[in-house]
Formats: sequence, C-alpha cells, structure tokens
Amino acid sequence: MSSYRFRRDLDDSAAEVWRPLDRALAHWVRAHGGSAELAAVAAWASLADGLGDAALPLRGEDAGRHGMARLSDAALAALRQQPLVGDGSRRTPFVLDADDRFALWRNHADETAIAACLRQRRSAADPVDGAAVKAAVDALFGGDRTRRVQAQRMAVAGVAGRRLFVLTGGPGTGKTTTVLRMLLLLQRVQPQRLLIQVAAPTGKAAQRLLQSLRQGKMQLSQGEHALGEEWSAALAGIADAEAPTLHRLLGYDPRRNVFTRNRRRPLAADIVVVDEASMVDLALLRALLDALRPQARLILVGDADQLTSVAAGSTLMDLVAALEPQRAAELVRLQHSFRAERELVRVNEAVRSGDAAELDAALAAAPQRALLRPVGDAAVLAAALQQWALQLAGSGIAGDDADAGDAASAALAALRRLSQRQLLCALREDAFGALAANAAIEAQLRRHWQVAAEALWYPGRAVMITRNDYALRLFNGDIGLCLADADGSLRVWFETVDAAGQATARWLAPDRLPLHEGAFAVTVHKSQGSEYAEAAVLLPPDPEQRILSRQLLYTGVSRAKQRLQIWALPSVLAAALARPIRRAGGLAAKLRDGPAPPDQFELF
Ligand SMILES: Nc1ncnc2c1ncn2[C@@H]1O[C@H](COP(=O)(O)OP(=O)(O)OP(=O)(O)O)[C@@H](O)[C@H]1O
Repeated sequence: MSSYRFRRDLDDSAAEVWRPLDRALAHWVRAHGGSAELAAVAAWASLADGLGDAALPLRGEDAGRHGMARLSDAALAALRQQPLVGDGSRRTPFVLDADDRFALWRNHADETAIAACLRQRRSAADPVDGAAVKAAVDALFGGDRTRRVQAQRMAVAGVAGRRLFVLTGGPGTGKTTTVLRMLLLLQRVQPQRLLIQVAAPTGKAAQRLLQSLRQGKMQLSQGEHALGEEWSAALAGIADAEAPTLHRLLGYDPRRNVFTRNRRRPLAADIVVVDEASMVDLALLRALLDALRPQARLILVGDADQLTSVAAGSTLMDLVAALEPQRAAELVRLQHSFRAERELVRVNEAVRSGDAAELDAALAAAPQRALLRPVGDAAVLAAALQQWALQLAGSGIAGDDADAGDAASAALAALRRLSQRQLLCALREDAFGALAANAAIEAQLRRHWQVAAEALWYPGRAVMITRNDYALRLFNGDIGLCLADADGSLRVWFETVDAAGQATARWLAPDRLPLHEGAFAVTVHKSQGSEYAEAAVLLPPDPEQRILSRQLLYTGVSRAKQRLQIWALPSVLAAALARPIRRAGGLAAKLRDGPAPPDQFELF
C-alpha cells in the first residue's frame, strides 16, 4: 500500500483528541499490514492508556469511551481475524480478550502477571498458632474489644500466615496504627528477626508513614498504652530508619527504564509494606511483585476510594473490587474514623458514595463544620481568595509569637498553624487553578504584611517542595515555611521527627531548597496523604471540565479534619459526584476469575 493511501484512510478516521503518540501507533499498524479499523482502535487504546485505562472495552455499557464510536459486531469479528491481534495466549501487539476488551500487549501482560502472582500469594499460606495470635491481638489492643476496633483486630489477626494482605480505609481510620500492630504481631509470633521494609509511591507518603510508625512505636513503648517487656524485641525490630519510594526500593534505572530488583535479584525483605497503594500503577505493581521473594509477605495499605495512579491501572481499587465480594480474609476495610468530626465523616461518606441528596442533607446538618460556597466566576473567586488570605495573615504563620521558646519550637508552632488551613484546587493551571490561586493569596499577604516588591522571600511564605532530594531529606510535597531569625535572616523550616520520635522542625537557607513552588494553594492530587484542620476545595466553574470526578472530590473533602468549605457551583458539584472514575481494564476480572483460596482460619 502506498504511503499516501494509508495516510488518507487514517486521516478519515483520525480523531482530534489523538496525541502524536496515538497517531504514530495507528501508522505503525498500517505499515505492518493491519486494517484501517485496527489502526483506529489501536490509536484509541493508546489514548485510553494515556488516560489511565489499561484496556478499551469494545462492547457493553463501557464501550465508546473517550469519544470512540462503537463498533458493529461484524467490525469486532473482523478485528479478531487480524494477525496483529491475539487472544492473549501468545504474544501479539494487541490483545482482544473474551470479554471484548482491547489492550496493548504491555498492559495485558502486566495484568496477567499480577493476577497470577497475587493468586499464588493468596493460596500460599504459612502455618499459624491460632492461640498465640489471639493472645497477641488482645495484648496489642490492650483488651479493647469495642466495635470501633473490630476491623482493626481482624486485620491484625488476619495478616498472620498470609503472603498478601490488603488494608483499605478512609482517612483517620487507623490504617497506620493497624499496620504497626500487624508488624508487631508478625514479629512476635516468629522466632527469628524479620526484615521489614516500608515504602510508598511518593517520597512524602513514605516519610509520613515512617513518622507515624515512629510515633506509634513511642506510644507503645512508654506511657499508658505501653506494651509489656515481652514486646520490646518486636518493637525494636520494626523498621523506622528509612522508607524509600517504591522506585528507589526497586532500583529503578531511568536511563534504561528498568527496575534492577527483579526475580533474579529479589529484595531481601521478609515483609514489604506499601502505603498509599491507591497511587500504584500496573507496571509498578508488577515490578514490585517480581522483586519479592515468594515467601515474603506483601501488605498493601491505602484508601481504595481516593484518586488512582497517574499511569494506567487502578490496582488497589481493582483488588478491593475483586476481594470484597468474595469476603476474602486477606482484605479488611476499616470504616470507623478516629480523626475527623462526625459531621464531616457523614459528608465524606456521601461524596464517596456519590449520593447528591445525602450530601445536601449532610452539609445542611453541619452548618458549623461545612460550607458550600457557590464560586463560579472570577470576581466571586477573587473575593473568596481575599478573605482566605486575610484569615491566613491573621493566623500567626509569620512566626510572630514570642512565647514559643527556642527557634525550632517556634517554627514547629508556626508550621502547625499553617497546616490548620489549606486551599485545594482541582486544577493546577487556569484562572481557577492552584498556581493562580496561590499567586492571588501571596499578593494579598504581601500587601497585608507590607513586603517589599522585590523580596521573593518573606516571613510567612509557604512553599511546597516539588522534587525529591534524598541528600537533603526533602521530598516532593513537603511543606516549608519561611521565618525570620532573631537577627532577621530568613530560614525555611520543615517539620520533622527527631530520633526519639518527637515532632520538631529543621531549617534550610532559602537558596538551598530543591525545586519548589508556592504552597498556599495546592492541587487535590498533591494533597493526597495530607490532612488539615480546615480545607477549602475549589472546583472549576465548567461542569464539563474533564478533571472533575467523584474520586477527586472525595480526596479533596476528606482532607478536612474539623471544617470544610467547598467552593463550587452546585451544578459543578453535582457533575463531579455523578462521575466516578471507572478505569477500564481487565485486572479485576482476572483476579476474580481465578479460584478463591479457602480461608486459612477465622479468628473472629
Ligand atoms: N484503635 C485505636 N484506638 C484509639 N485511637 C486510634 C486507634 N486507631 C487509630 N487511632 C487514632 O486515630 C488517628 C488516625 O490513625 P492513623 O494515623 O493510624 O490512621 P490512618 O488511616 O493511617 O490515617 P491517614 O488518613 O493519615 O492515612 C490517630 O490519632 C490514631 O492514634
């Protein structure tokens, strides 16, 4: 076929939304003998992959995603006959499975490998001394058998003997608290010292996990909740020295785009804990599973209802969707929130389930805690931002309290005040995005504090680190606050935890900071894993805006512990609620279709 012919028949079907990469794939298909129809479907699958879908459903209610026209039965049958398309049993560039899902080979292979690995992990169980586990669980919960800790107890008991465990739950439901007790239990019932590795998809999430584990260990080592002397070896065995990102743990080599930890060079760890697992994409989960020794235990922890990974896949959501209906013992969902105000828990729950009427009722029932502010145009937004900035200006974040003691304590107090209030934006760019909102807030603060126009830094300026710097121990998402020293020199302070597990602050000179940007307004995506006493969630005014989704709204509103503002037009709020992200892919089905291993034992 002439190059003219295949360019022309592609141009006929090419969609405006296709990216250069999608078009290139379409041309590749034509150059390798594929039909024009296959070339178009391949381009759509490539686009869908870029938007997070591991596969493109070609039939059923999910067909026609991203604007692709539905295929007739005859067209579907013709696709199956194409030599470049297989059913997944042998390597072909594209796979069209029995459920009419079309996938790039890479995604199909990742899903298949993950499902097989997880099935194997589920069926491989180690022997467990049930009585010892029961006694340990009682000790770890100080005899607390109330309803609010039932699920936590089930999780701690359930992890014994298992090589895969999934712990999911909303914010403040005690995931980290439970993970610490799981690790203690595993260490306690095992004669030899276990090598425990904790990690997370982002540097910040990894640091947060480490800090929580340190604080939890402290609480269990001394004070009213201290465990007995017999637990001291187990407590000492809980890793709290370092928590790398998953990429670092797996030895990612960006030049070759490979992980150096793999089946041939597996991780030495006996237990690997991954926090914020909702952010783990397909390729990363596959790499992690490849790098685990068969007998090692994998504990995945996260909130399955939050935003998923940027790259293709929704691994935690799929795992939960597959395991929950089976009432699988390797999955526990924590539901009791220990942290947020009850009225906000009701708001979160309404958003999580996408129930608009219940959200209205929950907001109406919590006038002191939650506020819906119809922000729909530039003038209303400017007024809201001005008010927000003035509240910030008066909140003591510039470190102007004399009673706080030494500089680190004063800085810690100011950082805590800063974390009382955070504006979260659905968008980053745009007039309603985080960059513009941050600029507006900073302009107001500068006016209020009479900062010289040429001064980039001033006391009270908050920044967010945007690139991991292991040498400086600063991670993407860390918040720094600029404060003036006694002699007037400016330092940027960060919260940290000292060796004894106590919160403190440390500083860097402004010119030593890794890449950063203003932090008075951040995107909801960036806020994942953080919480604030008060959060305001700003949505763009266009209900059709692609970014709007139920998960985005849930992730945003659930950051608030005491007070919540939603800055959005009611129509936009309704649009977000009505749009759950359902990433298309075959992982949930592949996980479900495998035989469910029998429960090893039931303690509760
Ligand atoms: N069983 C429990 N008894 C008493 N307090 C608890 C219990 N479990 C958790 N908490 C408290 O609830 C708060 C939240 O716990 P934790 O940080 O473990 O939750 P999380 O689900 O990991 O939260 P995040 O949203 O930060 O991921 C903490 O202050 C913790 O001490």
